[in-house]
Amino acid sequence: HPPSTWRPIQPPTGEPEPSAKFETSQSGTPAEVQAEAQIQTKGETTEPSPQTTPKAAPSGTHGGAAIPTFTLAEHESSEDEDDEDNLPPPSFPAMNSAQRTSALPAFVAPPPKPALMAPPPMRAPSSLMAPPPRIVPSNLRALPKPSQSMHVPTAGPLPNRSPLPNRGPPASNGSLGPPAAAGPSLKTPNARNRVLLSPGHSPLDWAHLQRSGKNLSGVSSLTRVTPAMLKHNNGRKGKPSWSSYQGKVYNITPYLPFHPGGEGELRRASGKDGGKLFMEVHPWVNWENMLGECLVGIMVTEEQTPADSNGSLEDMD
Ligand code: HEM
Repeated sequence: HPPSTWRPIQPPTGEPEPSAKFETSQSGTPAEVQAEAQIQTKGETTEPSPQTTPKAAPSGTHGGAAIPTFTLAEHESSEDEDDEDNLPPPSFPAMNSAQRTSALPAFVAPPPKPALMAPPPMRAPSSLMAPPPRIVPSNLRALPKPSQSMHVPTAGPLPNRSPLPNRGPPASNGSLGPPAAAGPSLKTPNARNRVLLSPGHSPLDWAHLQRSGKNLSGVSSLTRVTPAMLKHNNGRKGKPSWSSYQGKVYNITPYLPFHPGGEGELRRASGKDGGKLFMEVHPWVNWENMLGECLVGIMVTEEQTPADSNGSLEDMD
């Protein structure tokens, strides 16, 4: 329980002794305090000295002498007038406190609109984001035309590169391919009818062979090839295998073991125009680039070949 509070009340001028008013949470109302004080002061025998505190004594010892009494009644009026005592405890903070005063605008008026901050800029999608690129034919890379020659890089992957060939002995499970004695190529049951090329016959090996400077055409100079000549060089009975493509004749003999589709497939174009077969299987392959060093000459009619010449192009003029 909180301690009792007391407050001295100044007596009127000339009052012999102070009086006290007690307000306790336990002692009850001021009327009860007053009654108690009256009891204590009854029976005083002598005139009270202004300097001493009245003593309480049994009521019968003084023979019924008048015993002065005093009460706190005269203070009750002031007590009643003391409105502050009846006021409820002030709420915190006080209504006139600086704390309330300083915070008053916040309670009274809502915070101002975000006038201190610039409003967010209106988003114009076209100014913040670049439009997606348009897909127009000019942005697309053109596919190489069959007539264009393809540059063969000296390093890195080759166009239309086939899997690396087996360069070592076959593994015990045979997964690395056939032994070297199995021939230049072997048919395999893969989905694209590719063959396992024999060692040393990879596309890269072919690229190296084309740049070796060796004569892969089988002729000393570019030759005028008549249809009869093309048909004659069909690769059989030790004859070279020639094939024409877009008016040019190529000796495909050295390329046979390098052909990813197998020798047998390539031989189907021997002694004739191989363009149709070629385009049916792999139009993306650059014939001229693959067989550039194998160029024999150009196709001419039978009449364009002088009977007294060997068909060399130097003789045409
Ligand atoms: C004479 C010129 C020819 C050249 C230079 C040539 C070259 C090639 C090349 C580079 C590949 C690999 C293709 C790739 O990796 O995507 C290939 C595959 C193949 N070639 Fe040829 N080829 C020729 C003619 C032929 C002919 C005349 C046939 C059939 C009649 C043929 C049938 C195949 C087959 C079946 C494949 C395997 C399947 C494939 O890879 O798509 N090729 N050829």
